Amino acid sequence: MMNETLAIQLDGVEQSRSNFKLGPLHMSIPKGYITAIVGPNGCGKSSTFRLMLDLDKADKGTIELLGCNVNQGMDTELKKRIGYLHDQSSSHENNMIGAAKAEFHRFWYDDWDINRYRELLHILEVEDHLMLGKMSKGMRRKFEFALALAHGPELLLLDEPSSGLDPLAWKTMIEVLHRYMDRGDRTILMTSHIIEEVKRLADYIVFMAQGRVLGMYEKDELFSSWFTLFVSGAELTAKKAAELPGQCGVEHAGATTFRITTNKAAEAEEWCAAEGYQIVSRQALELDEIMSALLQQDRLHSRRN
Ligand SMILES: Nc1ncnc2c1ncn2[C@@H]1O[C@H](COP(=O)(O)OP(=O)(O)OP(=O)(O)O)[C@@H](O)[C@H]1O
Repeated sequence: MMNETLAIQLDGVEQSRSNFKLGPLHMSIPKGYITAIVGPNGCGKSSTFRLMLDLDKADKGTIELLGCNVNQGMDTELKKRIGYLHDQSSSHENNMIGAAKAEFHRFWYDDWDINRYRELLHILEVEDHLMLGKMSKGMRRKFEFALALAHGPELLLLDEPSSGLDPLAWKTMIEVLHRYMDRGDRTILMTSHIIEEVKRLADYIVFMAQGRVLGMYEKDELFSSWFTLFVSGAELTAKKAAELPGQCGVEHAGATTFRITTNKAAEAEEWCAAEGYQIVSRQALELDEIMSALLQQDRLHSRRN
């Protein structure tokens, strides 16, 4: 039975392709928050979305969305509660006029809100009288974004939503998503390669690599835990520096100073104080730096096992 505070639960999900193995994936996405999946190209983010939406089948494991098991297919009532923005537009719709696609959505989704749809097109500056194939990449993205939101879904799955958007459109999209979450009972799961986007939107961050989840973290906690410290002390050696709590890398930075990366900043600071070492400077890690440190740890761990 799915926990009521979760919007999505993946348990031991696996999918094998000739060139790629996804999983086993375990993922618990909380209701009422924005969670971003980040990871290198080809690590399985879009494949995971496709499994969640029953567009592909998993070989193993269970997938639950909004309390419903989707292993045996997704029923239409559940589909109506979800909005999905694909990573790529499908070319077979190129000859369809935008408004015609919107009309199709209007019949399909009971909660389709024409005023909301028109408002979204207006603020995103998109015209829907063009054929989809004649829209620019960014325009089509904005149109599809408006379509995914116009029925006010409980769960929104956005696969690289800002791909192709200009900076102004990007800002508008961020504002739209913040407002969409205002009600407090909606959930977004998104993928993104844009650090600023993840920082502005996400409450939780899931790191993926090579078809696996490396970890899921609360954003503020993540950024307050990962730091590079320049630690100095008369007796400090590389061996001693490696004992710093949460140590993920030590480099000699001249004389008796070491540049140490930690994922337990508070404990590391306490340790330095207790050992009588001085923290000369501290730098918070950026998301991409955290990602590469996690990847490095994962590689070391895989090599050892
Ligand atoms: N239809 C398919 N048939 C076979 N293999 C596929 C298919 N689609 C994707 N793959 C493979 O599955 C792996 C994961 O791809 P996926 O698109 O899920 O990655 P991603 O994390 O979304 O990447 P990106 O950041 O580039 O969008 C890749 O190795 C890819 O080559």
